[in-house]
Amino acid sequence: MTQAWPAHLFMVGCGNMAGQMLARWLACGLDPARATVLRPSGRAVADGVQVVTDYPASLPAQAMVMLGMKPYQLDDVAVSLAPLCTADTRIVSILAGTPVADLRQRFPAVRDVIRAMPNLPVALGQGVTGLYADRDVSPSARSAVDAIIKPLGAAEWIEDEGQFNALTALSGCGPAFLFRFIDAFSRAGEAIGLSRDQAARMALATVQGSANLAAQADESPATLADRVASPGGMTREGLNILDADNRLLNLLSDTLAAARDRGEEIARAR
Ligand SMILES: NC(=O)C1=CN([C@@H]2O[C@H](COP(=O)(O)OP(=O)(O)OC[C@H]3O[C@@H](n4cnc5c(N)ncnc54)[C@H](O)[C@@H]3O)[C@@H](O)[C@H]2O)C=CC1
Ligand SMILES: O=C(O)[C@@H]1CCC=N1
Repeated sequence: MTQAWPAHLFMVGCGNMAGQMLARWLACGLDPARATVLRPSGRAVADGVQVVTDYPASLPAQAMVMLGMKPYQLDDVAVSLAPLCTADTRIVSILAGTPVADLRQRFPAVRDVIRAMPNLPVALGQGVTGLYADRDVSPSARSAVDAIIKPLGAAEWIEDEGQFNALTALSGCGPAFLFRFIDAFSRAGEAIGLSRDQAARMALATVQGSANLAAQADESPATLADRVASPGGMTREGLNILDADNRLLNLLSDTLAAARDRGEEIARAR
């Protein structure tokens, strides 16, 4: 099936996250002439993509607007952007902790407002993007968003916006937690006597290979862990440390809960 692209993509902000999304879209065939980026720095993003430092007089017809700046910039952005929006504008927001109701309040002319929460591996087409649309959003807008998210990796729609901060904590923030894990895994290897370089290479390759294996396996990661552990062997001793008093589970639960709660705080601060 051929890839469907929006008539025009207008990106407000194009930093770490939105920049990776755009790079992947361009690599997958988005015509750069159909994308405009608004960023205060005016720095180029990619060949053929127009970068502007101020809002145009109007948006192209049927524009998909992606809000990719920081959540706290929403008020400033809305003042300039809302007057340009019409009933055929679609808004996709990747702003953490920013409910659809807040967006609707600031962009009253827009019916199709969708929340998306991507993560950094979208750059490789191996990301996870959480998605939420309320009942007012048209089926065609949902399909258009599905189509543009597909080249980025997995798409996970949720029905209840109340879960959006949990979803963000798990997959949006998740790469940071896993990068931290890889770093700690490597430093732990160093602590038991391996050289820094070798520990770093081995930690990363072990995580990568294990994730690929888990993704292809018929068994759950919990079962796979037990398969590595020979009775009375070395792995079991290590797992016993992770499992004692649910140490790892509790650590990760606390980590995700803290990230989720920050999302709730951001929303309350509006
Ligand atoms: N970094 C990540 O892994 C993820 C970030 N997000 C969301 O993406 C958004 C951006 O985060 P990052 O890319 O990490 O930040 P960033 O700081 O790298 O990018 C922000 C972008 O907004 C632009 N900008 C600044 N002021 C602006 C204004 N007044 N109007 C328009 N554009 C403006 C900047 O030039 C920059 O291009 C946030 O809302 C965040 O919640 C979502 C998922 C993952
Ligand atoms: O840290 C943040 O707020 C954003 C949300 C997901 C990843 N980065």
